[in-house]
Amino acid sequence: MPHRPFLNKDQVAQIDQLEQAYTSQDASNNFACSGIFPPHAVNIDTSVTFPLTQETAKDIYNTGEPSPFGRGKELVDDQTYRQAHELKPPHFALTNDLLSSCGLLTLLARKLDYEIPLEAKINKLNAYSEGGFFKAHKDTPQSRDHIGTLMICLPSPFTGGALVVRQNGSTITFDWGKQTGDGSFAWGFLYSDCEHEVLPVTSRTRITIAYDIFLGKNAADFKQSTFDTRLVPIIKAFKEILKPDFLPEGGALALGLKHGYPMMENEPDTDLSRRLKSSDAMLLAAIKKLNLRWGYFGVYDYDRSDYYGGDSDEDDEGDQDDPEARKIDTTFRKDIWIADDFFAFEGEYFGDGSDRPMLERDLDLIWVTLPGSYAIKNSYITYGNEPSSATTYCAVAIRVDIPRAQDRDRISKR
Ligand SMILES: O=C(O)CCC(=O)C(=O)O
Ligand SMILES: [Fe+2]
Repeated sequence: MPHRPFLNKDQVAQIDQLEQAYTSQDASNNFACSGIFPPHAVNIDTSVTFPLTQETAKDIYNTGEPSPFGRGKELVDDQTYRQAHELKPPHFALTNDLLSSCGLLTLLARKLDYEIPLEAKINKLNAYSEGGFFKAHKDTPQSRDHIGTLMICLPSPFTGGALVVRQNGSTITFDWGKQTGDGSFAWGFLYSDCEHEVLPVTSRTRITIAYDIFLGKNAADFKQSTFDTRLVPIIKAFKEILKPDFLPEGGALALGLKHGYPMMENEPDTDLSRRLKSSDAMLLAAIKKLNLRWGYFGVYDYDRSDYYGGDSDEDDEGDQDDPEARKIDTTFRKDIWIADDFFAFEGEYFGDGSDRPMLERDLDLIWVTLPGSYAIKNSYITYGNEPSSATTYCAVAIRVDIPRAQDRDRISKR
């Protein structure tokens, strides 16, 4: 019962190199970015003057209500998790469109490498007084096209309250208290599958406006028109594994995407590629350039304990932790998981039943080899709450078909 063809050490190293080639695209910490607009760059005409005085900021705080946050399907008010007030439309409105007045959406699309316009929907105004905070969380995806959250920090003097964003072991901190005291507007964007938190405000009042950022509707027009030189190392790494001695009989390789993606329950998604973020988009662009056949599937774990060899409380038929498989599979490492029944849907559906666990993330690399067998490296698959509302983030893998050795000429000549 081999779960997959045994890869030798060199082949594992080649795969690691490929992984390295595309994940290094994220080394620039593309998951979050920020900037500042000096007061004159934001062309709004309001009855309030910026920077806000402490009195005005406090007034805004007092007008708001304690903010609940999404936990599972529910909104809960838990002061140990979040101490802040919020105002949601229609309880507040901006007389002018802050975003278009400074061209931020255009700038953001360019910075994130989207060749399609982005759209913003105002979500709420957050106000934190001294001692206010918001512990680590992820924002609930509002739809499949929801890619991130944009925060604008209104100019007002405050200290503390840094927004800390984490993704795949990297951290980015936005400390706007230091930047907005002179009347400047600070902004920060994060992919909404990133964990983030607001550290306690140490003095005065911090006010942010949160927007949900979506891919624009004409996203289908997206074309990878120019050759991006960042693809070179990824294509090179692919060509190494396309040499004849790697899976000579052909097979499939599945690469876990680095970012999480909202998946609608029980609703086909035919076009994941336009939604890919950062290094994930690079990976697919390289696969397309090489003219390899590809597909994708979402992954979640039915019974995590199996994979750690622990006791299973249900569905105990899995042989994922088969000691025999470990023994004979020389490439087995602690961080490679092997599974036969690991995936939930292939290209189309998320979920197939009512009581499924939620996959938070995050698989780094998967080999899909023989039909029905999977090995997963560096997977962190957690049970969370039931997917909140209609959507959840899902770990997704791109499946790349590796042709038989004799059929690879058409690829390597490219
Ligand atoms: O106020 C901030 O900077 C972050 C707020 C936030 O994370 C949220 O509203 O989900
Ligand atoms: Fe958030």
